[in-house]
Amino acid sequence: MTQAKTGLADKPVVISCGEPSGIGPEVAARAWAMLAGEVPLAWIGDPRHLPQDIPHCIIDSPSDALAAGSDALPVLRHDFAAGAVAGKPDPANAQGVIDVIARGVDLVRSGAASALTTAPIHKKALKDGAGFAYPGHTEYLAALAGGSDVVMMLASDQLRVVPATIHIALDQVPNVLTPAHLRRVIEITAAGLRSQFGIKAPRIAIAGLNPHAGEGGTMGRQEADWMTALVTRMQDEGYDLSGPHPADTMFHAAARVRYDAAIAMYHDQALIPIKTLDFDRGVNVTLGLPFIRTSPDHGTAFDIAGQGIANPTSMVEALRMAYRMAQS
Ligand SMILES: NC(=O)c1ccc[n+]([C@@H]2O[C@H](COP(=O)([O-])OP(=O)(O)OC[C@H]3O[C@@H](n4cnc5c(N)ncnc54)[C@H](O)[C@@H]3O)[C@@H](O)[C@H]2O)c1
Ligand SMILES: N[C@H](C(=O)O)[C@H](O)COP(=O)(O)O
Repeated sequence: MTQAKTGLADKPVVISCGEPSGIGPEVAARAWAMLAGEVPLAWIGDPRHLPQDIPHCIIDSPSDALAAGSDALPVLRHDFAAGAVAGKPDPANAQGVIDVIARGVDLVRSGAASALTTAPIHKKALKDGAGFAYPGHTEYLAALAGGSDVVMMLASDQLRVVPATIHIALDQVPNVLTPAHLRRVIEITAAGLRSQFGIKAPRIAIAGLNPHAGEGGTMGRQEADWMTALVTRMQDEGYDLSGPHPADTMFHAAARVRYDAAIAMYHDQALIPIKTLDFDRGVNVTLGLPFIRTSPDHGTAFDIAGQGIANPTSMVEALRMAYRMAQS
């Protein structure tokens, strides 16, 4: 980590508001209420977008969050063009959502905040409203960090999983998935497990791309042509790797105890198992950035926004993980 290191543990985690018409503001507010005294935090956004029953106080800098006490949510005010209608993103607010993420990154990189936890964005709303050029936070944060190679990990007590390719169409996966790309994902994952999760000798399981990991080349060639050789080569270099495994049988309970993280080859191969096992407690963490970023594993949930029924647990876990990482 290259961010300013002094006293990170004393600094609050900043939360970017995400899409104001989704559940982001309400889960952040409920998480604050649940974490009072445990995780210092400040929310960046427009106070008009918060639930009306949440007391808040405007602060000028993250350091003021600590003095704000636990009676009101500390807010770093960021005025948006419009209020929010639950479930209906307003194109006029899209640029504000993007700017808040960038402001959060600036605060963390300057050392004013310890970590960034992002509330969910609606990617299409940002593209339509402000021409957002990135398919998600992960890619935007990598660009803000100067083009870092990054990896998306979703983590819970039951499973840590990494999609080797992220927000791309399925028919592009075989083009992007090269030996050099997969090697880099493995390297970043191993480094992140050591530095951010404190696992000294991480065990990583690699999924195949094709059914039955290619069944000896009869159901796809990537495993036989280069994936097995890459795994062997990196084992010889000292990485504790296994695979390529058939993806359909590597996520059951007895298989999961054999590794600290699984690397899957595409988005849904990775995210279906963890969101099925642990949707409420899953945390999205970006590895490879020069600062700490976590996020809940859910999206904007327009279908339930504004009803007060969104479960804040994943946001709570994301804030806890961010703060724990900053302390260590
Ligand atoms: N970190 C992020 O910014 C992030 C993460 C995932 C999805 N997204 C985006 O969110 C948008 C909607 O995605 P989606 O519909 O696929 O997924 P979603 O997670 O928003 O919703 C899927 C289902 O789960 C429910 N759900 C989600 N979170 C919940 C919670 N906290 N409590 C109770 N129920 C909850 C929703 O009501 C919905 O039925 C898309 O634009 C997607 O790209 C953003
Ligand atoms: N792929 C993530 C998921 O489905 O949970 C989600 O889109 C978040 O991605 P970013 O953190 O890059 O926005």
